[in-house]
Order: sequence, then C-alpha cells, then structure tokens
Amino acid sequence: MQTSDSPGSSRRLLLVAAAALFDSSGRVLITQRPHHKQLGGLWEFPGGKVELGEAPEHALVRELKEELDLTVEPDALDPFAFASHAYPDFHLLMPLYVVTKFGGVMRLDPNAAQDAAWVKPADLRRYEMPPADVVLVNRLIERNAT
Ligand SMILES: Nc1nc2c([nH]c(=O)n2[C@H]2C[C@H](O)[C@@H](COP(=O)(O)OP(=O)(O)OP(=O)(O)O)O2)c(=O)[nH]1
Repeated sequence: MQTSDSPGSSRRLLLVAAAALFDSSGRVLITQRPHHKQLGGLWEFPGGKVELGEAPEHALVRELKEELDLTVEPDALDPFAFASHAYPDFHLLMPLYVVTKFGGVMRLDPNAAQDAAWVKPADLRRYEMPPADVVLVNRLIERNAT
C-alpha cells in the first residue's frame, strides 16, 4: 500500500469528505460503488468530493442528502480520523466524520451507490474497500473495542 508521494510528485490533491454513520445498534453504514466507476464494486464510506470554496462539512451534508437522502446537521459531524493515500492519478485526502444523529429514510442514488450495508465495525474487513480506507477501518475497530 502506498500512502505517500515521492518528493516533487505532481499528483493532484483530491479532497473527499466521508461519514461513518452509526445506527442505534452500533453498526456503521457502507455503500457499494457502482461497477462502472473507478474502484467499482468496492465498499466505501458514503461521502464525496469537496467542491472549490466549499467546507468539507457542508460537502458531506450535501453528499449524504444527494446520495442517500439522509439529513444531517453540520454540527452532528464529529471529526474522527483521516486517510491520506496516493492513488496512481491523484492523492486522496479524506477526513472521516462519525455521525450518530441523522434523519430521513435512506434511498440510494444508483449513480452513487448500488447497494448499502449496516455492518458491525468488527466485521468491516469482510467487505472489500479501497486501499485508502484500511487505516479508517482499523481506527473504527479500535474505537469500538475501547
Ligand atoms: N466517498 C468515498 N470515496 C472514497 C472512499 N475511499 C476512497 O478511496 N474513495 C475515493 C473514490 C473516489 O476516487 C473518491 C470519491 O469521489 P466521489 O465518490 O465523489 O466520486 P466518484 O468517483 O464516485 O465520481 P463522481 O461521479 O462523483 O465524479 O474517493 C470512501 O470510503 N468513501
């Protein structure tokens, strides 16, 4: 796994905000990327790209509404951990926020996710996720164990 670029690398930096949404049973939501996309078929934490001039928290609130039809207040986002990972064509910087308060009935946007699963943190490693997510999964498992 490559987590850092070589000095002077010209990979563009991509900022993505993601959520670890927890239900009242302590399960976390992961969604499956559509097959036709980059990293297609892999499971991920819901979220998406932060647009120019946008705060990460607002981007995440927007993405959760667009992709899942869930409503989250920006102050319900608890900064938890981040991933910093060099993909071949970009460097991903991805803050992960823990969310325990949200409203609405989940409805997937098929362009963003083809499936969703509520998973106990200890079971997350059963799902194939992008390489950037490994550190985040490890942190969530630790969080749950303490
Ligand atoms: N949302 C999310 N993205 C992740 C995770 N792990 C990971 O490597 N990524 C990558 C996949 C994408 O390259 C990028 C997220 O961008 P995105 O979901 O907004 O974009 P996309 O590739 O679906 O394409 P687009 O249609 O939105 O342009 O971050 C993760 O856990 N959650």
